[in-house]
Amino acid sequence: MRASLIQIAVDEGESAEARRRRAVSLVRDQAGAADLVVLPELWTTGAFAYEAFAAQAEPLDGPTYELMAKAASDAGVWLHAGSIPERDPEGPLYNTSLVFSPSGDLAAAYRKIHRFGFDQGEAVLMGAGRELVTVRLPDTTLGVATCYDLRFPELFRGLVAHGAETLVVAAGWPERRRSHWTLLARARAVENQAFVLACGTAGTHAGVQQAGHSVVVDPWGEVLAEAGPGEQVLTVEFDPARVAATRDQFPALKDRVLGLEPPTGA
Ligand SMILES: NC(=O)CCC(=O)C(=O)O
Repeated sequence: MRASLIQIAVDEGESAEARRRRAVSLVRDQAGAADLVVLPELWTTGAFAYEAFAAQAEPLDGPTYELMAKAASDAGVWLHAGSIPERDPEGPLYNTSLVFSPSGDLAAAYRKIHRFGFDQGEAVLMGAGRELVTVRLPDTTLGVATCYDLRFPELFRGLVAHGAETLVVAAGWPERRRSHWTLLARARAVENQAFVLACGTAGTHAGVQQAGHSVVVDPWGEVLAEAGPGEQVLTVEFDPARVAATRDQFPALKDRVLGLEPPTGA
């Protein structure tokens, strides 16, 4: 199976509309080169461009959905189209990832569960998702997560409990915490004996330099491919059967102990 991670640059000098057009052409270029294409988190606005969230929010089936559905079917690829600031007509905004099948049908929508910013930014401007999302592809099952989610291992364990073998993380991770990004991507791969496809953004927006360095990690925790800091399409070939083989040969996941007793005190 071949996956292409589109580490698009999100810079203030470019409008969301211009970036959408560029993303369409980058996805179409993957026809015949990849089975699965991944875009990053909030690439129309930038993950840290808080003031743009409301202004650029769109309904689930808004302009990004329409263009990405068509791009997926034009290219004939499974497309994780990254996330959009979703305007729910009956609720708050959500940071929502869209996954399309090669025929351009929506296969899944994932509302980011862990919002970043503590008491500011995304944490107050967006609502929190509550549902785990997996997507069955012909050769693997994707588990979907977004950026700050990467810090919460229980979410990934939940995805694995529901059959995930390839964990896809769309992100807008900042350069200043790049060491955490690579470390956490490898940790999630090792502890879950799964592939991790972590796609970030390049460029600088809202004064926050993005880390780039999208990375693909195998179920043994080895880095199969890593991007540099700038805009780049990172294409990697991987064998989804390695997940079952690793889990058979080193069956640590089977040794999980759930429902431990609380401490009884001093
Ligand atoms: N957009 C995000 O979720 C940023 C996460 C981040 O910067 C971090 O976890 O560190």
